[in-house]
Amino acid sequence: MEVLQLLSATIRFGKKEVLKKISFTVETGEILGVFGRNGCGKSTLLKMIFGSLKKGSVNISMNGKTFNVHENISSERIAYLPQHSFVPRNLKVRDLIPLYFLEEQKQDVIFYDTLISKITANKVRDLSLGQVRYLEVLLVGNLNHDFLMLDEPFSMIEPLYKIEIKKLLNKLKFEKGIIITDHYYQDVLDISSQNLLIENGVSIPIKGKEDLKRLHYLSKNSI
Ligand SMILES: Nc1ncnc2c1ncn2[C@@H]1O[C@H](COP(=O)(O)OP(=O)(O)OP(=O)(O)O)[C@@H](O)[C@H]1O
Repeated sequence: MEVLQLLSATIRFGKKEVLKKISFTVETGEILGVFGRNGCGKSTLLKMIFGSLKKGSVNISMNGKTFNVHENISSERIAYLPQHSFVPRNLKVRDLIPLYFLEEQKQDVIFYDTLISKITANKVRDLSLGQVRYLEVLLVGNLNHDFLMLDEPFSMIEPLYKIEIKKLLNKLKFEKGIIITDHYYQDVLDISSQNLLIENGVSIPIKGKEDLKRLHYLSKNSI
């Protein structure tokens, strides 16, 4: 079992202190849901942990040992699905897969996936948003990393593909610890094993929908 612990994260942009007191622990086999209103710093936090945002300060340990986020991309411990689509739109799906995986066995996992095998001859630009996002989660999720962070995997995705992405994440969590943020809160709550909400730069552990209402992320009247 691998354990990723975020001990602290702080960042400010100009006068605005976006993240002040943030912490969590996530293990392989777990899915952590991260909630919070627009602009509270969810994407910023994921980019800091991934190591692509060099500002601010982030303190992480992996299996109890200090982990340098600036070496994460080279050490390949934590994978990251950015908020916006990243696969080149002019390529055919079958030409894209070998760019991510050199080993044939790994390529086959993607090629023979039930939803992907039908669309390998298509160019990415001709796929639906749901197909593209599913493909991206499948690609990033099958890299060798022990942890996977996903920024808005459900946004704008048709319901059928949201179900498929949730099934995929439930499968991937047997080998990985997953951190997921999305305003489609019910989809996150459907699969998460623990959750937190970021408010005024502070992370607050929460249980579910009632806490999201209590902390004013959801309206009191939402069903
Ligand atoms: N590079 C930057 N320069 C200045 N301000 C930034 C930068 N990146 C983020 N911010 C600010 O930091 C705050 C947090 O942004 P972030 O994108 O992390 O929020 P978020 O919680 O992911 O929002 P959303 O739910 O809308 O995706 C926002 O006020 C944003 O404008």
